Amino acid sequence: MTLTTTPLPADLLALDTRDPLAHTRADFLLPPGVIYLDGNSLGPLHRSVPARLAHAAQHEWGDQLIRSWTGDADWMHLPDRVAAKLARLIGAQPHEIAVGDSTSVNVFKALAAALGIAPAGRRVILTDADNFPTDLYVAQGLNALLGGGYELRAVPNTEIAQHLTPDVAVMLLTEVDYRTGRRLDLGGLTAQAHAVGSVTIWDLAHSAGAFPVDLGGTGADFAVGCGYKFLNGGPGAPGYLYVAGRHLDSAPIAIRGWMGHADVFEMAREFIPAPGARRFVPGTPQVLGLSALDAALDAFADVDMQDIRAKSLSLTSTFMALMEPLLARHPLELVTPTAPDERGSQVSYRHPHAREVMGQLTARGIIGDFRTPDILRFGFTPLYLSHADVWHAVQGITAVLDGAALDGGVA
Ligand SMILES: Cc1ncc(COP(=O)(O)O)c(C=O)c1O
Ligand SMILES: Nc1c(O)cccc1C(=O)C[C@H](N)C(=O)O
Repeated sequence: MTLTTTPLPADLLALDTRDPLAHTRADFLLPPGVIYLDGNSLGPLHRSVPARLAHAAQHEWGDQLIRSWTGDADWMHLPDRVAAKLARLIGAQPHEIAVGDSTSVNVFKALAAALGIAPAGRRVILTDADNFPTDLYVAQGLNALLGGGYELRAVPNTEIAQHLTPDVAVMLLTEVDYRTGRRLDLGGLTAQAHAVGSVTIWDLAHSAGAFPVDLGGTGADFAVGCGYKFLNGGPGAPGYLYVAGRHLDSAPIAIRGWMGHADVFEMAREFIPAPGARRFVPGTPQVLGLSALDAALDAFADVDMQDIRAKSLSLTSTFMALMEPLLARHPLELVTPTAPDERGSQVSYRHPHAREVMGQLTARGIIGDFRTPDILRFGFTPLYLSHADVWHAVQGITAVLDGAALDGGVA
């Protein structure tokens, strides 16, 4: 990547100098010459992960073989240990979290459970028309499986509140929109949903690890999320399902498996659920993926999530301010809300040649995302990004947008 020679403004240097999270950058193995603005899609490699994976493969698997399920490695309880680390980040109790499976599978488990405890006779699943595709597809598929008797009411995310009517069985929302970065009011919408008797499911894919989440305090019923984005668990890292403690005994378990049984090796014919949300982990835990996630979560051990949020807002507002002059001379449109409460940890713009722009940025080592149809998406992760990174990224974006190739028009 070509770094600009324009000096870093003193105010940005000052922000980095007094950054309480500056030390955590050294914990991530980022390649030189890269400004990584895509940790909201795949978090980078945490320093502790390679050794942990090597230990899990060579010692726990290679040497200890099957003994690791119950021996020192205690693979059997690895999902529970990861749940304990995750709990603080999302305002949950460890026993309310089932770690394992993809987020998509967890959406299925959550929706089946939520429909099972919703008031009888309700037939509406309320969601965001622009929700991440997997959430929409799972709802469509589960509805088909249940005989098609539900209406999937998909409305703009700015109109959720007015569609929360007493026929809504379940409200299925993603807190932060993956395209625009708009953050919904999790607490407020949960309260409104409860006021009309609806059950809530929150997809925290772009929330957990990016800012504090308080599932317990807001009274949310169910939640799901990814392990490989802001939690840095690595490609294909296990996701998780949150079930509020008050629902554990009544929420139906759609995928019952032997690993969710109270006594796994009893091999009983009857399913007796394990205590806590562990009952929602149906099959054999994904040990290698869980090991990486377990190690990566230590990045948050000594970090105050309020510091993460404060720095995230500082990084995103700095980025928006530095980008502002470009909006006057390029067909760029900011689609992320400027109000701090209404955005997550990403900033997105529409541009008619967004795909080509992101291709050129990536070639310069400024890695963000293109999302259909015309979105340039930049994710900001406070654990390893600085205001200097933001400055250099905007210099690179300026060079690409002002460059002849795009000015000439890209098909
Ligand atoms: C909001 C949201 N939900 C779910 C997913 C997908 O989860 P998975 O592919 O792990 O099932 C993603 C991203 O891939 C996402 O952004
Ligand atoms: N999960 C992904 C994958 O397996 C490959 C490429 C990208 C992803 C993503 O995470 C996409 C992401 N959910 C998004 O917000 O766009």
